[in-house]
Amino acid sequence: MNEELNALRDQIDHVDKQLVDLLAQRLKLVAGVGEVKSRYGIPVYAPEREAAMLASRRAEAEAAGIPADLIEDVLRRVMRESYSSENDSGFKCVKPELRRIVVVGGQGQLGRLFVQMFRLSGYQVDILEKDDWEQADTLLAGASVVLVAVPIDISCQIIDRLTHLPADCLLVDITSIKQKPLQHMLAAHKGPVLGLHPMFGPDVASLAKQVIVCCDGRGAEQYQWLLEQMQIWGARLQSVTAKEHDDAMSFIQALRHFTTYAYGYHLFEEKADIKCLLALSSPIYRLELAMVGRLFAQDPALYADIILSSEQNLQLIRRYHQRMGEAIQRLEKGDKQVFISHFKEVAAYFGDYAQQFLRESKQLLAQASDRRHHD
Ligand SMILES: NC(=O)C1=CN([C@@H]2O[C@H](COP(=O)(O)OP(=O)(O)OC[C@H]3O[C@@H](n4cnc5c(N)ncnc54)[C@H](O)[C@@H]3O)[C@@H](O)[C@H]2O)C=CC1
Ligand SMILES: O=C(O)C(=O)Cc1ccc(O)cc1
Repeated sequence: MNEELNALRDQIDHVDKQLVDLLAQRLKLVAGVGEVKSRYGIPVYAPEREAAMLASRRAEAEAAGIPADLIEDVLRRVMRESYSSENDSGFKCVKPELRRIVVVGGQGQLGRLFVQMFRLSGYQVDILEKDDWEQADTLLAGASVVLVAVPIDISCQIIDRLTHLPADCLLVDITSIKQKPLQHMLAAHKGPVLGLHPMFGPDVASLAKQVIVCCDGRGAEQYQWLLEQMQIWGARLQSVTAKEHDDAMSFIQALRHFTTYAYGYHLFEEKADIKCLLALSSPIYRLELAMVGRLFAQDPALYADIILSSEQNLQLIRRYHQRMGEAIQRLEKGDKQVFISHFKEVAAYFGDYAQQFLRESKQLLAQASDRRHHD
């Protein structure tokens, strides 16, 4: 029996080695694509090409009697690799005649990422860090773009100092909140102004498919090139007003991070044994622990600033707290039917999204358990 198994395993190893060779060939071709895209300024992420390619491979997989989802999973993972390797060939420079870009806070986590992306696109970038303000006048006088990437709690103060920029200079920030910094930018500078919020942390391997929220300040025609440049990096731009942004971020960031923090705090107070929880976890709980633990691996000041950035955030969190209390009261009545009918009301609010999220999470969980190690 062992011999039979070994023979089959040898054949599998042989096929897997061929897979390695095929992947090596594919990545080599992708490097060529990256080079051509960079020369012509074609965006890293091409949604139609991706969708068309996946549809063809799915059909071929089905014809070959293998699950269509299998080839889609494999190809998506391979494409992710390709996206990050496309960074290596640099990017087309949309506005080569630009003078200099100054990134204030350019040594920080997000600032550094933007400095790198601009340099990969052929721009001259200067960094203005906290001890560089003596040279600020000289640096800023020659700037075509000033991008503010300092901590949230000093963002507006720093913007207030940018009152002597060249008239045609583009003033941009990447602060996680948008209304206040945008108001300060419009007050400090008479030229073009744009508020950005990258919806990702510094650990992304590529900007392909990453969302960047854009809030118009003024002079859209003068920053159009930057939007184009970020699309070439593969980013998905979402244009909204600063208020729409901040309202959504109360949920996406303030409430989310607060509840994550509160959950971690609760585990700590309960002296929960993380090792044991991990060993016994269901896939969804493992993801939950990953999400919670991830927060505590990051900068507390960033999350404090995000949560504390508006009274509106605190009010939303208080209402959440209150609703938890109401939910507990319903539970304490011990009436299962009350819980079920309330649950159904909420389910109706989610509507078709509930099914969509079930499908999406199934994929995520399958991937998470592929990676599961012995704890
Ligand atoms: N870290 C993240 O995941 C994200 C951060 N952001 C935003 O990016 C901005 C920067 O955040 P991080 O990069 O995380 O912070 P960070 O603390 O890593 O970087 C901030 C940089 O600003 C510099 N700095 C401090 N005071 C300064 C001053 N007076 N003049 C010039 N530079 C000064 C610091 O030395 C540091 O290099 C924040 O507004 C944040 O909301 C946006 C999206 C994601
Ligand atoms: O990576 C994470 O966990 C984040 O939450 C990243 C992040 C942090 C701050 C932002 O304004 C936007 C994204």
